[in-house]
Amino acid sequence: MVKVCGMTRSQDIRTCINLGVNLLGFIFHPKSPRNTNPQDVPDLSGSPVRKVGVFVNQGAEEIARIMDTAKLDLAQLHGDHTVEACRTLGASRVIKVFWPMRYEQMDDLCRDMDRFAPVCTAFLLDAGIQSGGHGTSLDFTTLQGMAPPRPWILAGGLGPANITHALQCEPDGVDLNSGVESAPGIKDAEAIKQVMRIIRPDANP
Ligand SMILES: O=C(O)c1ccccc1NCC(=O)[C@H](O)[C@H](O)COP(=O)(O)O
Repeated sequence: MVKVCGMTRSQDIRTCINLGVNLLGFIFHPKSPRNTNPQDVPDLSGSPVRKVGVFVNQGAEEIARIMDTAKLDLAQLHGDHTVEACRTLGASRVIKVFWPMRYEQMDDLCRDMDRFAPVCTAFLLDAGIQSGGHGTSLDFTTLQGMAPPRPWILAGGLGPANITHALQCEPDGVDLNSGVESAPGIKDAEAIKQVMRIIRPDANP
């Protein structure tokens, strides 16, 4: 599963769909250079791609409203959203973000993931200790052998140069953002193509 996050331009959306990207991320966080408005998210019904909204500060009710307006399939929660907020949105619609660098012990991260597992469809593990789009990466070796109770997506500074190394921790999906950009919010089609060739060589010769 490949997600490309921070979509702001229709040509980048077309590129991703043509290359077989599975999930497109739209950021609803005014402080982000990749921020977008719910009304500007295109209708992609008829294409196999699913649309993910990225939320930091909004509560469950506002997120649900934006999901309706932008016709989003999933909400990726980048704030300190609670189990109750996830339940309100509906487990099948929630990707909960965790920051492994927040935890001194892997066991504590695992305990938090267990707590959220019943109210999420997937997890996203990002670098840093909050928010996102930092362009820095996790130490992939510390994630090897992890078995989270939900499918998990690896994020954080991923691009052509480090994707092969990143795949060694066997995530169920990868999230690409600043590592495939020429400027914030401007995707680099060639970089996305290079990553897709590494992940799915048969589909992208
Ligand atoms: O990308 C942003 O600007 C952003 C801002 C605030 C919260 C989340 C944000 N991005 C969410 C993502 O899913 C990113 O793809 C993820 O954090 C990894 O980003 P990067 O390190 O740039 O690859």
